[in-house]
Amino acid sequence: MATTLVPETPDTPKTPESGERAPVFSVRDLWKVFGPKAERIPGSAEAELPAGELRARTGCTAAVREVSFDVQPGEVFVVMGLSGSGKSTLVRCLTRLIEPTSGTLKIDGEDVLAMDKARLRDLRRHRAAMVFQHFGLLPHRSVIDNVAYGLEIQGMGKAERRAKAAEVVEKVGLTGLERRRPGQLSGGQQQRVGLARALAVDPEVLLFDEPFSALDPLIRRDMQEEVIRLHHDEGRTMVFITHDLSEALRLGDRIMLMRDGGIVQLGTPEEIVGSPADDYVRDFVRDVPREQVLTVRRAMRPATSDEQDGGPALAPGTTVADAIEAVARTGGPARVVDDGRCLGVVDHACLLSVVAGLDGKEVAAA
Ligand SMILES: Nc1ncnc2c1ncn2[C@@H]1O[C@H](COP(=O)(O)OP(=O)(O)OP(=O)(O)O)[C@@H](O)[C@H]1O
Repeated sequence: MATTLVPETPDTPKTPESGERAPVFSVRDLWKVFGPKAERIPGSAEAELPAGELRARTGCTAAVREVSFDVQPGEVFVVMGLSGSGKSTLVRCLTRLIEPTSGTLKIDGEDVLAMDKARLRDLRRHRAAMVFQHFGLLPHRSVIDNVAYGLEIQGMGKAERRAKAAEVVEKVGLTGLERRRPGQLSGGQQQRVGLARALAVDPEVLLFDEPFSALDPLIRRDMQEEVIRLHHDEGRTMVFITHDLSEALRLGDRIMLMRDGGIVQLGTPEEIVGSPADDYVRDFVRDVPREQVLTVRRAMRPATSDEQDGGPALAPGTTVADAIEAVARTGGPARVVDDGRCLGVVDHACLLSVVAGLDGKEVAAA
């Protein structure tokens, strides 16, 4: 099959103001409403109704409600929320597998909603590859041919695509299984094939829709490690849907928490756990071991002049759990040092207050 020729997108698009790379995805006021005359819902008074009432009055479901965010190059952007909160709909809107009802949507500054069919096909085949929960593998094809499938669709010749697929098979730890069919693999191995198939087309961004939720916990952990390793090695941008908070905290550079189609909070794991936006988020993160997510940057207090130069030094990104170990070992405060500069110190009291969920002011007042 021949590929469609399309204009090349520059590797490093620039924003005019800053000279920095533009966001990979830039989403503004995006709505997806399912149901009759869906386009009249966004911005209307009915849009404010609770989901049940909206459905009863109009027959419509607002799966995504006025959502705005950017995905930055090289970040792992996690979309988290309970079942039905709109995660899958939102991520499918990014490549128009589901057509948004209103709003704006750009990839590398290019208007996705203005793309014609050929350009959209190019977006899905080359630029944004999706990894699904149900691996979507072709049962009668071998591992290597499943991995090469996306390249075949792109029109790449057999020898070339097999060579490329073999490289990726090795990268995801499937060497030796190339000739097997999907039915002869474990769930974890099948998901590796799904991941390899997405990676083979060398996409700018990988979109994961709950890829590991069907896997048992140990294999799931393995696959999470694999994603972290791939991300470290290649710095590829990833959008990752999950309803599992520990998975979100482990993988995400930033987490967007959704409820009823809207964003409840968007921030780093430390921001979400340390400064929940409302009671809903507070409840969501209640059982998270705070010391494993929060860092000394949050726990530290100003150093006195005697403390500036002595004691162990910790990087600002050190978790409170690791700092507790350092402080327990020496018995005294540890310094938080960035680029040779002492930003503050952590001692028993400030580390404990973070674990207890009290911030510095409350401790000082007590
Ligand atoms: N094709 C559709 N027609 C009507 N309603 C839909 C359709 N697809 C999804 N919905 C509704 O939109 C809302 C969001 O669904 P979505 O699948 O995006 O949620 P989710 O957070 O991904 O859930 P899960 O974790 O269970 O996959 C739900 O209320 C769902 O019933």
